[in-house]
Amino acid sequence: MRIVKLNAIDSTNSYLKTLYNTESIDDYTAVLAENQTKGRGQMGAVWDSEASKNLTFSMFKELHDYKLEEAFYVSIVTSLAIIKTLKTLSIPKLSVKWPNDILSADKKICGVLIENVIKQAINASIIGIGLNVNQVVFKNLPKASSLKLISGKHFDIDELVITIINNLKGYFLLLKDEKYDVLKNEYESYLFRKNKPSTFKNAEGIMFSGFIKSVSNSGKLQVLLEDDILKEYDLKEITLLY
Ligand SMILES: O=C(O)CCCC[C@@H]1SC[C@@H]2NC(=O)N[C@@H]21
Repeated sequence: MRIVKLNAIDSTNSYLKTLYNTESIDDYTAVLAENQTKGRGQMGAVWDSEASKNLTFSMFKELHDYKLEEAFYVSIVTSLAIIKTLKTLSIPKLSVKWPNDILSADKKICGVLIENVIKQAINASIIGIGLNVNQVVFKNLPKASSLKLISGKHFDIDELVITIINNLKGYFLLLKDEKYDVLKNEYESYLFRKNKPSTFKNAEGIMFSGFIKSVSNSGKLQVLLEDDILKEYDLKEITLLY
């Protein structure tokens, strides 16, 4: 297992992408930074993380040996590997807020940014994971938390990264064996607000209500609206408010 450790970098996802463009890298190669100066989140957001307190890393995985029709399974595998890791640490009330925010007791403790790259006709994913570990102050982020805030314990970041990578290896094996149903069922068992009345906002800012039912194979959120209409949404079309 190759883990590149950096003191400071703009973004581990960007660094790993450059590494992949300049040399050949093996599956599960990871880049870990103590401090990210321009951490990137989903939908162009910024990922802020206190230096040396949290886990900010990216891992490389080629996808050529999978009969993979749907890139969303990389997201499923990643969410499940993080949840498995956190369960062994007895972090309570874990859920996945679609597509891949990991929550404990409804607070966000981990974000994931997956970027797909291609070289010599081989698809690969750069899987970026930001896990709040030992940070205890989250200014202006009332919905954020950390392993320390939840459990009162301090965690070793180097141990965590190894456990997450090992769990990712296990779940990627299931994906290689085409256990799509097993993976999707496990993912949906953690889906935040599944079957609960929820309020959403669409791209035009209009609020509406419905029940989260499941995710499609392509990763769209399936919501049961009034009049029993089941509609699918992608990330740009919908925000879950509560
Ligand atoms: O919830 C999100 O919006 C996704 C956050 C992803 C943050 C991680 S930290 C490591 C990797 N490098 C980045 O620049 N982003 C991801």
